[in-house]
Amino acid sequence: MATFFRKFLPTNPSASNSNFNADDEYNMEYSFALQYSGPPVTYDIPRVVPVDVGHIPTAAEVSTSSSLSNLSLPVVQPIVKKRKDHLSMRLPNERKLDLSAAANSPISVIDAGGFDDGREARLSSGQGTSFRVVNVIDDSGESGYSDSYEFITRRVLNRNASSRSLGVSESHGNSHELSENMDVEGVSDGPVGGLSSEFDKPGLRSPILSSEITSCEEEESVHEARSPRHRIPIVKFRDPELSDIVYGENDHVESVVVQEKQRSTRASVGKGLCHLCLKGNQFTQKEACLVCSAKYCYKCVLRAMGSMPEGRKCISCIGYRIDESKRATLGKSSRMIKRLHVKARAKEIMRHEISCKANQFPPELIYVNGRSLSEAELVELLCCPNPPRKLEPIKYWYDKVSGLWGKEGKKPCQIISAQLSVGDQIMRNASNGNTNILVNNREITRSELWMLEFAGINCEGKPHFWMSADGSFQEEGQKNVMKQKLFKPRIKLLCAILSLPVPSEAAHSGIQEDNKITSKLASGNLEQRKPCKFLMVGSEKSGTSTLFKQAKILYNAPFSEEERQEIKIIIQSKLYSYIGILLEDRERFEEESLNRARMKHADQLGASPTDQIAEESIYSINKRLRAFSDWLLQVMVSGNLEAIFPASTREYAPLVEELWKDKAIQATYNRINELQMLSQGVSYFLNRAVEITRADYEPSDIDILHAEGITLSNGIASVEFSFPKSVQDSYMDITDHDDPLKRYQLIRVHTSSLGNKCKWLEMFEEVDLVIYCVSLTDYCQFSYDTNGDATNNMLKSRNLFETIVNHAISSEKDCLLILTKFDLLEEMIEKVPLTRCEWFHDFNPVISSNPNSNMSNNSNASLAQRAFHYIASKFKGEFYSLTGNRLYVSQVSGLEADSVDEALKYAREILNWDFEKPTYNINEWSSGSVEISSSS
Ligand SMILES: Nc1nc2c(ncn2[C@@H]2O[C@H](COP(=O)(O)OP(=O)(O)OP(=O)(O)O)[C@@H](O)[C@H]2O)c(=O)[nH]1
Ligand SMILES: [Mg+2]
Repeated sequence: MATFFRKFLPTNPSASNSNFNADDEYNMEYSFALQYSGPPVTYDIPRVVPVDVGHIPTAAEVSTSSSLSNLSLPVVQPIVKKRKDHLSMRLPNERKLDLSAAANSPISVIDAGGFDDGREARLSSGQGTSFRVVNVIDDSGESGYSDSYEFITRRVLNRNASSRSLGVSESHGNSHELSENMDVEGVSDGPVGGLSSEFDKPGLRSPILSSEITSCEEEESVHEARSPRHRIPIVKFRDPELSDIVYGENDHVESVVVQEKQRSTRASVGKGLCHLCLKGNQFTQKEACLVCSAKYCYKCVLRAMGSMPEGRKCISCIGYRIDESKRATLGKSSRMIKRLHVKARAKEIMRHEISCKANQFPPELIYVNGRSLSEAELVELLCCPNPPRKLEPIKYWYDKVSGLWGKEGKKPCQIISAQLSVGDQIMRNASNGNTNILVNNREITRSELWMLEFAGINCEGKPHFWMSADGSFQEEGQKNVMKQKLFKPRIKLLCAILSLPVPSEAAHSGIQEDNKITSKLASGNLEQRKPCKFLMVGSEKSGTSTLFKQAKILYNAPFSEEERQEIKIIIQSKLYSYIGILLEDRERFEEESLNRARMKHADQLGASPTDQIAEESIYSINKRLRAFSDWLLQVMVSGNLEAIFPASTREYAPLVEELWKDKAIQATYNRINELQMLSQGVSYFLNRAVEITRADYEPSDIDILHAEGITLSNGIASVEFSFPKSVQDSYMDITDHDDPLKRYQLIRVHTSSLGNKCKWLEMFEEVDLVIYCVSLTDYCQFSYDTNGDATNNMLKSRNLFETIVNHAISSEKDCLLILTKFDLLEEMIEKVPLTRCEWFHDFNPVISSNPNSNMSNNSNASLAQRAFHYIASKFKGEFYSLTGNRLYVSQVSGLEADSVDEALKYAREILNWDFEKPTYNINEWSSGSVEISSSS
């Protein structure tokens, strides 16, 4: 066909040009026109109304005196390899104008000022540039064509001069000349019929509505829809009425414009399609504009966003404020940006995205102590040595004396530089405290009160304090200054857990804190250093401390010497507890067994049970061991173990080892499910009793893992870490929003520290994710109350789970259920059925004999796997009925590092989904990630 059409072409001088490339010839696109000579048509052919030149608005010249840096001027973009051998103007009523005569003029930028009825024309140069002129076609009749064209041309040429004088970039070098290969297309909102081969297919009709403000993306889409292979990059227009809006001058108008852009963006392009090429689906990766949310595929993003001087914004959105729901993603590079640019460039773009003026909040939207900030105050705030992290357009309070800073109605979140002249005086109720204790005239919150009490500052009698920037305290009217109270490690730990800021010792000792902070700021790390918090809770022996210690080992947060010593004492003392529990239960079992034997004997002989007494059972021990056993049980019952521990216990170690190996104790240990307070792992230490009780024993990491607890108090423990990037992570491109140093804090709280009905949970309101641990072996273990009544441990665990889920701090938070001790479940389930727990009465795994059946995959799963899924679904159902939300579940064998690593990385993923949710809450994950919209 191409060869055939080529015969009809006028001789093309450019073809003889030495620059003419043979390939170009084959890439030429052709259009031809035929005079219609068929029978009369039954429908109305749209008429072209003549243009009234006097009423065509003229484009306003951009004033060179205005602040040009704030203007987003339309920029010409190139088209890819496109040639036209004649200049024509296609019109709605099937006419075509030859415009070749007037095509020798250079243009670079035109302004569509005043055209608002949606008509447009496209001018494209065969040299690789196209232009669009809005509303050049008059729809009153045929007579207006040449007038219109003259008008366009005149305007184009005039405009070009002024645009150039403004220094508008001739963005694509050689392409700003309008050669004789220029093409002018008219696009109408009516049906476009006729002569052009490109337009006479059904469905290729322009849908532009005359009253809409058309964004460049929308218009591009329309053009693309009309002729997908004929896509022309277009001149980007900015509405002339808005071209004077400089950032910050007219917020209302700007927000209207942004809303309009977003609306038109949404309306014009199908879901999942790229806004430029209109290709793709909801699964293709796209990058979204921070202003109008238009999304672009990998191929189009650079053309749509250009050099990204303000980060990820369409060129036409540069200078506009970002959509506030996307603020959380500012500076967080996407996979697409990383694929498109080298690392340094991607970082630079992200830096611009965070720091450019257009993307900041305007000062008047930020309130401090009840008053909005002036520009000067905002500058002072941002440029102080220790500025607030992540300012938002909300109300803050600021204690100028101490530098404490927080959101209005909330506890302090940071200590910024003191004595800044920003905002009014602080108000008593600034942080909504209800303790009657004032610090620098602010009534402090309960968490602050806990912290002060923990630090040993006497708060009896509701005193009022002064606190200075170096952290020293002074009670009003008292001379005594309390220094360094807040610098103890345990206070720092508590503050970290309560999310309270602590004054730095450097500030106290006058070290060059400023320099340190400035350098942190320079590296852009200040905000990112705030860790994400995981709160880990679980019922007794649920494996929380094992997970915690495994995390410390995994993520290189070594145990301090102090911690190792505490764990050594735990291991050594527990050794005696274990043997004590075994001895107690041995006695019980011996008694039961002897009674049974007596009854049996009596039944057989028909005599009274007391006639003949059975002397021994499998649970009986020899005399020597019995004497030791009696003494040890006596010491333990009297609570004197500490008195003989550790020194004198060492000499008994061989006896402990002997006892452990005795058949009676082994028989007792075999009934471990019936032994309260004894975990399966005790054999690990009892086998090595002599070694462990030696004075020079140093627990290895594995010993630490097997040990029960972390600290002697078994209360609250916290560890901060980063996930090291693994090879698999790099392969799957899993990152912490581009920050491998992102910090996480794992806080482990023992149930006994949570108080009645978990009331102390409120101390952890700022955690990001709740991790609830349940031991999978709980289903066959029981606890006994003082009356001897047994409760299944799984039911106990479920009750605690319900209490925690119903607690206020859990609302709005994701929850990850970690089912621990999977390795033990595998052993246990072979011996004791899952239905031992009444909650699991309907566990009835179906075993398929047909390997090809749908169940085959499932039936390949081990019994333990199926039990795990069943238990998980039970908890999920419970969670859903309580919250209406989804519970995430992970399976763990706490002694296996990989398994814990996986579970904690899963927790990280859940948080990441959460961060991305607000930005793309319409069923999507994130910009730069795969869309998962379910609608098609
Ligand atoms: N085999 C095996 N043992 C585990 C696992 N998780 C924990 N344990 C052992 O079970 C015992 C109790 O686990 P902990 O981690 O101390 O449980 P906890 O939640 O801290 O319970 P409390 O002692 O009540 O605080 C320890 O001896 C651990 O070594 C596991 O996944 N597999
Ligand atoms: Mg423990």
